[in-house]
Amino acid sequence: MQYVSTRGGVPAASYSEIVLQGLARDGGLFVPKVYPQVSKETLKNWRGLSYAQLATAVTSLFAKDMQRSDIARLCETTYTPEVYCHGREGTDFKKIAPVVWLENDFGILELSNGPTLAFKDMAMQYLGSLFEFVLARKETRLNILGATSGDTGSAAEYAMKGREGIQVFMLSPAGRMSKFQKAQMYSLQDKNIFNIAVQGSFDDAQDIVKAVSGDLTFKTEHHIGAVNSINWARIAAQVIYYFSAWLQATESEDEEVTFSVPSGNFGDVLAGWIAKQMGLPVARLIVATNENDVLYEFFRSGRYRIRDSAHTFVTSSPSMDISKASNFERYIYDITGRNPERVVELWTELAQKKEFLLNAEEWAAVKASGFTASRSTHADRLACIKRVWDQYGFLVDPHTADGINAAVKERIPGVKTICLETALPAKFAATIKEAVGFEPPVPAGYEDLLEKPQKVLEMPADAQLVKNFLAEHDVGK
Ligand SMILES: Cc1ncc(COP(=O)(O)O)c(C=O)c1O
Ligand SMILES: N[C@@H](CCOP(=O)(O)O)C(=O)O
Repeated sequence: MQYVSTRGGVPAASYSEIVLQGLARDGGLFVPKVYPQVSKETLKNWRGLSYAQLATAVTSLFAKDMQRSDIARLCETTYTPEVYCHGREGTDFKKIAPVVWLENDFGILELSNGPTLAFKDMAMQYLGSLFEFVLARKETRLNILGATSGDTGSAAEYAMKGREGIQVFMLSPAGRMSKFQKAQMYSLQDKNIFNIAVQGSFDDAQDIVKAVSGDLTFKTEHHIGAVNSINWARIAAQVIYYFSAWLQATESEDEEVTFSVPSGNFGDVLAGWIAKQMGLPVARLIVATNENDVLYEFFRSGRYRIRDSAHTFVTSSPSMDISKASNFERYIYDITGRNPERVVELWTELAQKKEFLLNAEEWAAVKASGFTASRSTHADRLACIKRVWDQYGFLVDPHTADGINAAVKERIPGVKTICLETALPAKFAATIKEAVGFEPPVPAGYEDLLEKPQKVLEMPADAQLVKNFLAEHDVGK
């Protein structure tokens, strides 16, 4: 299996090569040259596999240059009930990512039982082991430069802390995350972890990551790698739980399932799209946004109109406060018939005019792709958290609430619908209290998190300043 860039400007590369590169050197994103296919027969054979076995089977389709036994070892040590045991009392942690049915045909896919209480742990714990494995084989090191709106940062830091040959430089938007999210990251005192709060939004931080990665001399000299979903390994690891959820939801290989996905950087729902491209029977993918509704607007109109940080609102589902969705480029690559010249044309237009409009043929392809979208406001979010608590005794976080809200509006009657849970309520105590009148339970081990000393450096959103800091702290030079 070879990988190509959405912008067509780099030679095809293998899984192990692109894992360390993150962003392609032409500024595009790596995608498989051809999506691997999973037949109905294979789906049938996958019934009854443990999560780790399923992860091995799916990852083996993407990582053709790795031995299956190595993949199996990484998956068996990553996807254990000991790692994914931080969720609600009574959860079946052995399933790793269980579907909890609130109604016969409506379920929540629990993805937030990992060490940082968000779905990012599902891929990031695996990535930690994978990086160490690949780095050891190549006898090299990695300076990870990442951007977070609240959850990728802590997931990456927990997965990479203390690992040989890896340093993490994580950019977070100053003042735009919950208290719990800040404390999770900034309380880490490990020598290989550097937290930088940039004065701007997540998009500003992500732009810096792309600008630094775009300086190819600097990238090579300092071995810059990525943990954001621009790194294909993240997406591939997220594809696994769509298969797992579908296997839990169905008894026949012909049954389709709808997924509703709280969305920001478009990585999570893109993984669902990839699963569908591979042959998973998916009826509909619902993109749930908050008040930062760039993706909602696109799926309603065909116009992709990004916004600057002054027009990116601080909301009560803060991890989705994103107005430039990186992974959207991978979806548009498919929509254009996998045409890199057209992707370059559209992204050049986007850089100049801050928007593009698809042509009629492309818009028809979007309409046929099975996506719909819905947006939620603060009031919708609060009402949804309260209703789900009152009706089912199940407490959801504000992002998952946006997903449920969207599912209610956009689901197909009679088709089983699963909403992806993207974080635990404990991370967003103030909003939960506003919705239901009490604070969410804090999982064991996190009771004193907010009291721990914090270490973070604040700086203007300036790529050169970040480069200077990274160069100064690159121990491997
Ligand atoms: C809690 C939570 N929900 C939803 C999202 C949106 O996911 P994606 O960026 O993959 O669209 C994020 C961030 O990515 C998140 O942290
Ligand atoms: N919501 C994310 C934003 C980054 O997303 P990623 O999937 O590209 O890493 C966060 O919590 O940081």
